[in-house]
Amino acid sequence: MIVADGLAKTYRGGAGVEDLSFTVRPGVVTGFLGPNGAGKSTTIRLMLGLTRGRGRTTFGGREYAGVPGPLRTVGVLTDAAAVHPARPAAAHLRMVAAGGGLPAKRVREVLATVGLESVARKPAGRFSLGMKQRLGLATALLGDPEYLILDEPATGLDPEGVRWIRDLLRRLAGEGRTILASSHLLAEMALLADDLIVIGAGRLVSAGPLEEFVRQHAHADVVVRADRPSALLVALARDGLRVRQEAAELVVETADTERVAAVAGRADVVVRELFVRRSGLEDAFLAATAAAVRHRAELP
Ligand SMILES: Nc1ncnc2c1ncn2[C@@H]1O[C@H](COP(=O)(O)OP(=O)(O)OP(=O)(O)O)[C@@H](O)[C@H]1O
Repeated sequence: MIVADGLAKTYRGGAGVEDLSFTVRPGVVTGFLGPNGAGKSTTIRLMLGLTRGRGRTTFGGREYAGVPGPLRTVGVLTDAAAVHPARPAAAHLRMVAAGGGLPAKRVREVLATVGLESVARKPAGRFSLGMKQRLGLATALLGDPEYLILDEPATGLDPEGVRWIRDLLRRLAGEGRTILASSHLLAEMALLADDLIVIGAGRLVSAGPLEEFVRQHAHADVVVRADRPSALLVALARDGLRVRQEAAELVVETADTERVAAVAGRADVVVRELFVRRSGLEDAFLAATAAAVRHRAELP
């Protein structure tokens, strides 16, 4: 279990993160989601003690700075491109392994885990973005750590790469590890995460299972096509429903199809089509972070 408690940092100019507390449970992939500039990287740096600020983060009860053999406990991916461009992947991993007191055989194992064996001798500078991400992940996995903190692990990956990383993270979580992976892309998080921690403008917006987040923030409308839309619009509004016309369709702010059908029946309107339209994660995310974004926009 990772426990972050009261994380806070204010940069000159006012941006930063404010009183963030959350937990990350083992056995699932937890997505750390927020729009660009929300404070994800700042939070991750605070969690690892890489930047000064307030608050405390523990990994199984210990702060990162006090963990014995950090590589064996917490695997970190913060900047996948931060590898010397002339150094081959295997040499980079051997260097990190030696520095962390890890056996050289781990290099072969993690190269296999991320599928980079065939290019292990190629200089990292000639790697594609996707290959660099894989190398970053291999580095994070070297110490076979129980905890993984991954900042934007799917950035720059094509859909196949995102699927690959999803399968890898699922497998690692299935082994009982605790995984926090950040992203500013909703579609990506919808694929990767079981739990979701959402931040907006440096504040916690929500934390919990992804499905619960969608249920709470996404909403459902009844969409209806009828022979006399104007008459139906009036009848629905009289019944107390909020309704708007979009081209030939009426969009009614309710999930209650029976109520809409009953109103249409009483108004003698012939319904041609009637269905529930649910807004997905994208809308949920925008709705949930909108308040925080507004708050930021009001700052001097
Ligand atoms: N060193 C710094 N000095 C001043 N402001 C900073 C510094 N680092 C980050 N910020 C500001 O703090 C806020 C949070 O930045 P951070 O990089 O943590 O966000 P993020 O959620 O990781 O964004 P992204 O998705 O774009 O990577 C932003 O407004 C950013 O401009």
